[in-house]
Amino acid sequence: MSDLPGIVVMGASGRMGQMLIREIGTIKGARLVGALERSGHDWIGKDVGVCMGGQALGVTVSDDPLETMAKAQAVIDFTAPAATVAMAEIAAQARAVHVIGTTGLSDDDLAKLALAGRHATIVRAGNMSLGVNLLVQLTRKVAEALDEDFDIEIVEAHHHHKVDAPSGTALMLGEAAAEGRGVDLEEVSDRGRDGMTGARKRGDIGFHAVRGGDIVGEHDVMFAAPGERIVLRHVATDRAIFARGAVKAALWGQGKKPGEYDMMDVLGL
Ligand SMILES: NC(=O)C1=CN([C@@H]2O[C@H](COP(=O)(O)OP(=O)(O)OC[C@H]3O[C@@H](n4cnc5c(N)ncnc54)[C@H](OP(=O)(O)O)[C@@H]3O)[C@@H](O)[C@H]2O)C=CC1
Ligand SMILES: O=C(O)C1=N[C@H](C(=O)O)C[C@H](O)C1
Repeated sequence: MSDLPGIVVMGASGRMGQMLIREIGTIKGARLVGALERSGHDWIGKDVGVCMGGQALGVTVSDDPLETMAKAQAVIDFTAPAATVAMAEIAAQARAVHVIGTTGLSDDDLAKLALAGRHATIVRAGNMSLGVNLLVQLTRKVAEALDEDFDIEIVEAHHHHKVDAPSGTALMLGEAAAEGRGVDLEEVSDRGRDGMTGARKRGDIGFHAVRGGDIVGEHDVMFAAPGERIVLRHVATDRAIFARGAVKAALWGQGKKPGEYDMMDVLGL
């Protein structure tokens, strides 16, 4: 029996689920001990490595989170809001670190996660990459330095399967810009203009979502003033950056007090 923290991957057949399983196999200090999918999924009862078209990994895909979590120290969850909220309670019971990459969470979902965070160690971020978390810090700094002569617009682009907009990353960037300016994002957010919108309101933060093809994830934060423009940009070309960040978070969370943490905590930014 190994002492390495055992990690369960939820949503094992998904784009991120498969990437996580591959990455865990390459990271020293982590081992895959479980793979979850929803009941009725084709992969249930089969070896996850074989389902992914490779060698057997000795991990059978299960639809029983309680049983699977009993042998785990962490669960990495890039699924859907309802599944993530349900897992929060199970992870708390299992005293396992719950790493959440799922986006599109409602205020109600977030309130439920906050409750779970009283008893469980949760690490949640709309983007687990080092580059984006640095971009968030830069955005806060630039917004702090500039006044409202600079209009802030956030433009994100993702693949055509993505179901939520604006992206979790765009919202993180918007929050950082609002914090830098000392305003409440809810009061200044202007999402996806269409039709006779009237002139742009000074101080607003605009959000725009592009969806197409296989774009992994691109984010621009534009500060546009009369006569000049600053654009901060992150381009993801490989989902492995998110998976590596999530595994890092699962390992970092071992032994941490219950509470809600994010990638800034993990990366020490
Ligand atoms: N924070 C970050 O760094 C990143 C976040 N994301 C976010 O991660 C999420 C997933 O993205 P992606 O992998 O592209 O999406 P996919 O649709 O490819 O994968 C989601 C997976 O979760 C599964 N799932 C849904 N409900 C359950 C459940 N109750 N139990 C077990 N599995 C379940 C789905 O199964 P089924 O197909 O049967 O529904 C599917 O396999 C999104 O919210 C996305 O925005 C993505 C990349 C980076
Ligand atoms: O759905 C995706 O693919 C991604 N989702 C995250 C988001 O909503 O920001 C992170 C990344 O951009 C990929």
